[in-house]
Amino acid sequence: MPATSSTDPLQRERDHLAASRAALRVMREDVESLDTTDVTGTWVTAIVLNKQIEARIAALADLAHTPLFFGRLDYLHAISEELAEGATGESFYIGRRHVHDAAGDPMVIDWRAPVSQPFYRASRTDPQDVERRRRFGYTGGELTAYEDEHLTDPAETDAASALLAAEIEKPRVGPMRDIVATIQPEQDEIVRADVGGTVCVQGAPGTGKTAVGLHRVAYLLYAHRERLARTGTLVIGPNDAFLSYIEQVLPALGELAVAQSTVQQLVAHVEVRAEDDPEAAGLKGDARMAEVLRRAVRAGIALPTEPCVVVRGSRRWRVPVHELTEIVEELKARDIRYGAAREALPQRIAHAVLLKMEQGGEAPDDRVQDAVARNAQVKAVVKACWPPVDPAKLVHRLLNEPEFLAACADGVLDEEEQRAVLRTKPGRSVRTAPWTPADAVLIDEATDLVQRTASLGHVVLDEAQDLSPMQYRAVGRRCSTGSATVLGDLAQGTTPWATADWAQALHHLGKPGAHVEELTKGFRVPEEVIAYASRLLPAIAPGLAPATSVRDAPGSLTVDRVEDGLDAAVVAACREALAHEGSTGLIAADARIPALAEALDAAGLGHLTPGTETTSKARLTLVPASLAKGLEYDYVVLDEPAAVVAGEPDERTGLRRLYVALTRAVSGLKVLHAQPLPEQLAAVPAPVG
Ligand SMILES: Nc1ncnc2c1ncn2[C@@H]1O[C@H](COP(=O)(O)OP(=O)(O)OP(=O)(O)O)[C@@H](O)[C@H]1O
Repeated sequence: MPATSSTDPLQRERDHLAASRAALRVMREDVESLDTTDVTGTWVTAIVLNKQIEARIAALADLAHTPLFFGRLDYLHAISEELAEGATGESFYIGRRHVHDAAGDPMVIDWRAPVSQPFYRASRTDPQDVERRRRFGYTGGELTAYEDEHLTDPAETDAASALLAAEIEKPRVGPMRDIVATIQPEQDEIVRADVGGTVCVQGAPGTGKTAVGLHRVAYLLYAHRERLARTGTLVIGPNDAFLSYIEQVLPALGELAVAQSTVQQLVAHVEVRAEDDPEAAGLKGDARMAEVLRRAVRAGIALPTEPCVVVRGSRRWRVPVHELTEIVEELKARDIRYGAAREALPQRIAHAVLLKMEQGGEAPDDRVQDAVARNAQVKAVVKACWPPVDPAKLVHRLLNEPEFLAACADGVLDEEEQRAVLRTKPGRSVRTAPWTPADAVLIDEATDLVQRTASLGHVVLDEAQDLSPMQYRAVGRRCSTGSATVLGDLAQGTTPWATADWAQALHHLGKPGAHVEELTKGFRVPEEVIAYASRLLPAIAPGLAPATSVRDAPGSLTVDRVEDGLDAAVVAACREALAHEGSTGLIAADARIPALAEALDAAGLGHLTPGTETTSKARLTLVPASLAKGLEYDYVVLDEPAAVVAGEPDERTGLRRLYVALTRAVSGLKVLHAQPLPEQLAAVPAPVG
């Protein structure tokens, strides 16, 4: 660490910050000045190299609002170099990324390095050899404060960290931020869990599931960079608005190569242009459909009825029906993909021909076998016995032809269920068929039955509770040889097929042994608000413990009955909320959105839609309840809870939707209603004891 002349401890830290920023600038300039014109190799290599350089330059950006380091650890004993990115000594600055000086000596250590871990986990009861933990406070990019904990000093007692509280309270404008400076011990356990295992996190609203999932990918990329760069990583979220809300977290942590997608985008084999009714959607998402599809894919397999005769030169070679049957039966019994078996079949027949050639005194080699496999007679047998399968056509047929569905679903779906799955208006072509989201998942399953889906190294699945079993399977095949982080909250499930217990979900995902962790400490929602929302828990998720909140903000909840002029009251509440710093979300039943948009417009209050970034100028978002999941606002105005509940097909789903809407606020929630509140919300639970 560079020497500094000041004796003022704060100034010394500032000097180190200035020196680190200068060093980062030099690192960036070094990369920028790399000349690739001399690099021999193809133009492809040059393009790849330039891309890598560009990514590295972007990763080395010095972002004014994300301080280079946020903590410092002073150990009692020197740490070995391998644990500290080559640094030696007892004292280390912890930051978002590694920074070294011109001599290559580290000035800031990456938060993911082993030496940084005690910053998140060390405590008075388990100091992990840390003598002092220092947290830094910044104002507008300037280092302005620090806070120390002397973990081995018996005279010092635990005090709540003001810097930590300030960081959590910071008004939210713009996209989601990273939490590297303040990851909590129980969160860190998940972030740093071994890459080999799948972790499932059940967590109440605002407990940091999304944050933890994103930091976990960043951690895994650090710890297993090469392997995961090769296999790839993916974050799955519920919709585009959510994905754009979280998209800047990983780049801010220097990770630019993580793909993001919704489940629907993953399975976009056809153009979706229709919706199923809930019953059909539920059945199509049921895991039993996997068996129906397995049978459908294999329905075309037929045993041979004629021998295969191959003519080569002046000789004819004949594979009799019983031998062909044996080959087909053997392939049927093997646990390989339909397409792989289809590729193996001509080779097997050719092999049988070759054996006959050898018996006939010839000495054919591998090239002969390949040529025989391509012979027209052999191809004809393959076509008849193991016809090609087009997954979309197959599913189209299944949904259109009652007899075909009946044959494939025999003993799996009863007659009524089959009727529900069938299209009401059959007969259109694959291209123009009224495909639904659930159909696309069926096609994905069929595609995988024909040809194995490539697996990524790690997949983070957020808001998992809304997935159907067939959707879990679709995600599962994308991490079949990798691992997953599954994040969700059973109380926030708003699909008819929402997950009822995690063991089932993990079974469908293909990770039955995965660990389930629970997070209950809430960072977003103030105590009063979470307590109010938790009144719904007995009705929507009886087994779940209510979340606690790390933040007590008296006065953060108001519930007002409006006798007359709800829209005007809502507009006034938005105006009032906007008088505070930070973002405001007006959440309402989807059906109420047009009327409220009009009221806001008439009042001259500009408003955004979810997924559009809030800025210091545009801070009001009008949020349909169906899109509120995963999002958060400093202030929330919630319009007419009864309408939010009524917007869903059944009461439990409606109350769950309301629970989501009630748990989006960081600083204040104002509920306005003209209709009576749902009784579960109005009821004040009897005092305990
Ligand atoms: N350790 C932490 N330090 C500071 N802020 C945190 C911490 N953990 C979570 N937060 C903040 O709390 C808020 C909620 O986090 P997040 O969105 O990850 O929760 P969630 O469990 O996914 O919520 P939901 O179930 O509602 O989607 C975010 O603003 C996040 O940055």
